[in-house]
Amino acid sequence: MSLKEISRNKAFGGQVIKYEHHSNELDCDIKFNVYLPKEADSAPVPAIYFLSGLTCNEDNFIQKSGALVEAAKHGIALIAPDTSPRGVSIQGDSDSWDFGTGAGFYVDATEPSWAKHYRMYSYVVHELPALINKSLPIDGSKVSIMGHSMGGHGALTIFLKNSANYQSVSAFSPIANPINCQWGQKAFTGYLGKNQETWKEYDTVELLKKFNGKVNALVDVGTSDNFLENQLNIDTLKDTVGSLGKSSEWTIRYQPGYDHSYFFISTFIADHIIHHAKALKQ
Ligand SMILES: N[C@@H](CCC(=O)N[C@@H](CS)C(=O)NCC(=O)O)C(=O)O
Repeated sequence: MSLKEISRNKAFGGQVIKYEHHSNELDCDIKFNVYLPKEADSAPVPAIYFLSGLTCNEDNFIQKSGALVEAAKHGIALIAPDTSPRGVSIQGDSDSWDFGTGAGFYVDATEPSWAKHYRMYSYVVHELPALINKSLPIDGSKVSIMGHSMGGHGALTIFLKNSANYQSVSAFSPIANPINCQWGQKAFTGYLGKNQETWKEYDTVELLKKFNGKVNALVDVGTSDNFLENQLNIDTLKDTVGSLGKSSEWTIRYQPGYDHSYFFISTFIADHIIHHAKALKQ
């Protein structure tokens, strides 16, 4: 497993580098972007993984979120993976924008047509960090995770299932209770099958109910987000956090008038990077 450099651009004193590599988990070639701040020239730096939403690839966050300047201020690396396997040609993978290509949902599929390639959970949790930690100047003991929409779901569930691996978590407009919304039900039926018990392993609200550790989470969502009412279930997350007596561990903010776009993300990205920087610098 080795990294092939595709492009490199200087930004805010550091470097944005796009790499391609063969993934054993996804059984295909896949790309990711990394932002290395200038501090990485002399010593390993902490890192934040950002998981993107439906229809995105490794570029959306790096190009549109405004995160680079904030990461540069704090000397933190950013890692932006793709959102699904690419070029694997499974029947039905390009029929809709919310399933298949660009919509891996950060699960390990068990349904026969998808199980060979759609393993974004294991890719993000195991394979990619192992590759990055041995190849790049990243301090693998100082890592946090964040994401948007489908990627917010990915960040929260991955944190709750592997809290020893991450110092902190945050999300923009996460799909917080996918088993109870149309996006999640469609994806989980397709990737995991009809047994809804297996879906709960990838549902933030369900995982939270049995989570014993401490969370340090920041969640932002816009009140004018088209998906707030039917897909995101942020109220359910907030109610669950409250009923579990965990409100002190979660900052959940409804931002008036903001929508689901990267304009919203770029408005609040500085707060999220500061949230992670505090945890990573401890
Ligand atoms: N294609 C969908 C919207 C998909 C969408 O909003 N994707 C979000 C993530 S869930 C995104 O980040 N899109 C890419 C971008 O804005 O750069 C629609 O037309 O309703």
